[in-house]
Amino acid sequence: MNNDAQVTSSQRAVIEYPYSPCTTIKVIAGPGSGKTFTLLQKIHHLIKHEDITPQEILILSLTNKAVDNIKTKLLGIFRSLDTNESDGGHHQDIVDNIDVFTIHGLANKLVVEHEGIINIIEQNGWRGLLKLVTSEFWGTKKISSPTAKNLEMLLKDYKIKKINSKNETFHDNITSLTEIIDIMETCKVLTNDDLILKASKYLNETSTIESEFLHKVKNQYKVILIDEFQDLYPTLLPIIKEVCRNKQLIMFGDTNQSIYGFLGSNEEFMRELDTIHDKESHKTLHLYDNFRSNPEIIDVCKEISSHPVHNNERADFVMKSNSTIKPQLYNFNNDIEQMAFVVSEVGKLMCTNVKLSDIAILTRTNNHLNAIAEYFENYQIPYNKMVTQPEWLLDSKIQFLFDLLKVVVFAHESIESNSATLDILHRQSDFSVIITLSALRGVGSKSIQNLYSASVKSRLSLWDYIVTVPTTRWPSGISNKNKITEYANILSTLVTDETLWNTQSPLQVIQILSKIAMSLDYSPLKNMSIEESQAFQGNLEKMFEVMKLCSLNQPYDMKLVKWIVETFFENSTDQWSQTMVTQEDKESGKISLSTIHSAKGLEYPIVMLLNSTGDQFPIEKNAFYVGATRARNLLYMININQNKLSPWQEPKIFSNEHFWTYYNKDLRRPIDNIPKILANNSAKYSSLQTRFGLRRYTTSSCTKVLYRLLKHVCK
Ligand SMILES: Nc1ncnc2c1ncn2[C@@H]1O[C@H](COP(=O)(O)OP(=O)(O)OP(=O)(O)O)[C@@H](O)[C@H]1O
Repeated sequence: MNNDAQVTSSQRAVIEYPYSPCTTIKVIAGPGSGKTFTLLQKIHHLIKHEDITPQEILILSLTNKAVDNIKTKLLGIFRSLDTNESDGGHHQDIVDNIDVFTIHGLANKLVVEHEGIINIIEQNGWRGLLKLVTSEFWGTKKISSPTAKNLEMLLKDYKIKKINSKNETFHDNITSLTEIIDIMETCKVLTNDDLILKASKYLNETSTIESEFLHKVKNQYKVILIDEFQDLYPTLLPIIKEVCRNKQLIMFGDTNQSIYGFLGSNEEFMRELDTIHDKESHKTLHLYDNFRSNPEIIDVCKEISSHPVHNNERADFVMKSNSTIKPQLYNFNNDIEQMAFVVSEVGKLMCTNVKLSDIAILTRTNNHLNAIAEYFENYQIPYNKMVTQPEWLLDSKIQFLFDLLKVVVFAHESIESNSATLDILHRQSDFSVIITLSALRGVGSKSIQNLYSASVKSRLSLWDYIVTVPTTRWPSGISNKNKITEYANILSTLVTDETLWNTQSPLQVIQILSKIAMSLDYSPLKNMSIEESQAFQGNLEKMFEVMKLCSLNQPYDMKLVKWIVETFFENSTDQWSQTMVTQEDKESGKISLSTIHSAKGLEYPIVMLLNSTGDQFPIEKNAFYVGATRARNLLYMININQNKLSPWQEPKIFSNEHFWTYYNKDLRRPIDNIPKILANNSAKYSSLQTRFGLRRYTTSSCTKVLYRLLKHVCK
């Protein structure tokens, strides 16, 4: 952030727009106009000049990345604007008291406050539930090899139909689906949509006794700020409406950057949201400037996406000067050639004193991103892959270990509760039992379906049924009974195991769980290749780090294992956000790799927008617009399949003194040595080419050479 930045007149109009309850301010502006910058300044203004306290402000966004970005920059804004306050700790206090959440994070906090531990369903969960649906049911749907995704979509449809049928009776003959919904409800397993609905319900209820956070959301917040409103979709409406009622709602966004259309219409969402406050209390403001991309990048955006990047209705709008270098357009016939070009170009840029961290490679899909990451990995090219959640948490083996722990903790709890009746707590372990059992070799879907139905009939939890009912009384159609009883016996020892219950050592918890998983003959842990086992070891270390964090914030009267089950996911995201921020500071020597979606709101001096060579579709208009406008100074468009543009490359880019002066000035770097750097860069690159035997970049064998070259210049 530019600390001596002067706010422009259009930014000032937003910042100084008066506070008043029950009003809506919509700020519409293009990329790089300073929406995030203005949002941060607005918060400072509210606290310093409008008598709003930090505790009365709530900032909402959609992604963890955007939340981290705001949290990190808030402190910078307070420090740069209140220079006469010598007490840095005071700024920290203010910022610590401002709540910044993702919308799902806010919903989660509200629901957990009322219901205790909940589980947000992930891939393993859907796979486990899939085992409960009979083949007859899939037959009626004409799906012969159902996937977890099929089940997820069917349930989503089913629930929407139910909601839309309002007061009519919903005739439901899909027994399997209602059963699955029952299991999910009993086991407190929620989809993200369920989470939003539940949180809205708590906000909507009128109760004389309100829990602490619910009270804060309903009565304490006075101003709600939402960043990137164009990404909000209809399912989020209930919670946003409830949260914003009677407050001042300030939203920032750019409808041209809307790239979540597949989740539903943003227009519909905005129309509905407009109804929460009277029409007369609405104000729409615009930001006119562009501080980020140079005019050459802006022109190409206009040409391809037909969206104007900035609004030049005002005479005093700010815009960068020409750089003299147009965005570069390249097409390659295969991915190897494409990657070889990328590496060679990065090499040339490095010889021109560009830092690796100046460069971002943005792709359209995760698959393409992973392929590039793998390529960089193989050639040890330093990169930092940006993801929206910790990837190690998606490792099904890690999830399995965590589910084992849940089975044990819930089973222990149900003994402690002394409840003979079939209550929620009693059945809470069902979901984890289904997931862990169904992951074991030889335990088929039919067995799980029959066992589960029998447990429901007997009014016992699935765990209690397996443990207490003799196998001779189990219904027919259960194969591999030995395996299931062995599972129950092995885990039963842990339910009362003093070592596990009294340990304060996260390492010991992991050791016990891993030993149990091995004795259960859980095959994914047994048949790993060297690479897989190295990756798993890395993930296990991350699991250990999070458990260590749990042990540090564990209340003195709570057992460690129980606390881990309750707070593991929350602690994982917190720890991940912190490491992401510190890593980014440290990793100035790495190229950023990201999908266009994950790069929203960020900016880089150089962007390479890359489409896979196998993909014949042009990059969608809005995705192109978002990706291209991440670039401040230099944009490469590689295989973007846009017929509107004919290939064009700037031959003299690496000797263009005007451009490199412009580039370094923009980044506030020294410019005196530029002529010297440019006089030597091509010689430096050529001598490296000769030294490493590099003749041309189009063959795969050359990439190894390029890599060595790159490594050399990175030193
Ligand atoms: N008044 C200003 N003076 C100088 N620099 C500014 C000013 N306002 C914003 N900037 C800078 O412009 C760049 C873009 O700002 P910001 O990220 O807030 O834009 P944005 O509108 O949120 O973009 P996007 O829609 O892409 O997220 C940042 O580097 C920011 O520090």
